[in-house]
Amino acid sequence: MFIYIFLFVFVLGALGLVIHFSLDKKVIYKDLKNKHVVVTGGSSGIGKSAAVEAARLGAHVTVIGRDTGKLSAAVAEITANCRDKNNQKVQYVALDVTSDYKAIEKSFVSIEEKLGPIFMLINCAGMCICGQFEKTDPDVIKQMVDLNYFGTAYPTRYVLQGMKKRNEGLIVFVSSEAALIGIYGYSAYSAGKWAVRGLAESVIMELVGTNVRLTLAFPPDTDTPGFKNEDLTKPEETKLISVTAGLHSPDDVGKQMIHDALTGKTYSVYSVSGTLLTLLFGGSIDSPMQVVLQVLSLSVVRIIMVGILLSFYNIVRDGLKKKNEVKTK
Ligand SMILES: NC(=O)C1=CN([C@@H]2O[C@H](COP(=O)(O)OP(=O)(O)OC[C@H]3O[C@@H](n4cnc5c(N)ncnc54)[C@H](OP(=O)(O)O)[C@@H]3O)[C@@H](O)[C@H]2O)C=CC1
Ligand SMILES: CCCCCCCCCCCCCCCC(=O)[C@@H](N)CO
Repeated sequence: MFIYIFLFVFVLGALGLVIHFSLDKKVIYKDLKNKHVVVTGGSSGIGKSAAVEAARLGAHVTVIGRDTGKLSAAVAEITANCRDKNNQKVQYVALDVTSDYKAIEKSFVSIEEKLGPIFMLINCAGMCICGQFEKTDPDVIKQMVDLNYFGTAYPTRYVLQGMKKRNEGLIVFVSSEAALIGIYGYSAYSAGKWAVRGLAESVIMELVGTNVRLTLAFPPDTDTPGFKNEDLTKPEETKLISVTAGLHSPDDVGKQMIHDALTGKTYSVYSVSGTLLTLLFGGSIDSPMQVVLQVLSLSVVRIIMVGILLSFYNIVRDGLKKKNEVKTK
């Protein structure tokens, strides 16, 4: 018996050591003084909170969105939060991130001409329209991928070239906890967010040997204008299921997102459910301790997860029962 425990501890220790010596060195930044930070979707919600935090840390900030009214209000709020108002520049650029690559490139070239090379890109523009898949407007199905995937992929394609040349830079992808588990009512939306996750993990491997870093964020429900809007199309089942992850504040999420990126975290996670979901389904290796904890806890967490999943299926079954009762009345 003892020999097995000893062997197990030995193997874990060896694994930890191998990881310790294999991991790329962490690139850690204390602040963003004089760095140019671009936030798509920076005029509202999580993106605006992240832009405010970047301004507090000394960055020059560009926010991107479509509605110039919202953008100029955001610029005023971000400017008010600058650490050194006289030297920091804050601007907005009206751009639809679902545009074709040429338009994105043109806009980003002029963004860099105005405030300098981009040090950090936060891809936060995104939205969710809920519903059962076969009832979803085909145009909406396409929009969910155009905005949530291509809206991240194209700006990233552009900044990666310059960042790799300068051998510095941070990129954040804003995915979702709905990219770790499939949920009733999020069918069209989560596909785009899963795509973002796939792109992130491949690009991270392509960054080996450089000082460019990418952080993949998995927000839970967050109390933003976008969230209020999405609630209008959200089926009862989806509400009952996602309540498991709680409702979070955009300021907490935006702030942590910036700090996780600055400290070189591969994943940025904001809730207990996010911690468990990334533990089960994630692929990142951030530290020896993380992997050791995974090895020790995975089977128990899997059991918990199966219970939770079964309860989600029950929520859907109950919903169906209620709908049938209404029909037969
Ligand atoms: N809130 C939540 O519960 C969660 C949100 N997320 C993700 O976080 C991100 C931010 O969400 P949230 O803060 O709630 O969203 P909001 O709706 O509050 O803000 C969305 C931002 O994106 C911009 N945007 C939308 N479409 C486009 C477009 N085509 N081109 C350029 N900009 C665009 C909006 O400006 P404008 O409309 O003027 O273009 C706005 O600035 C999204 O990617 C979302 O999917 C992930 C998990 C949970
Ligand atoms: C103890 C807990 C165990 C873990 C169980 C898993 C819980 C699953 C909840 C998933 C919630 C999905 C939120 C998606 C938010 C989102 O992307 C939209 N709001 C878009 O704006």
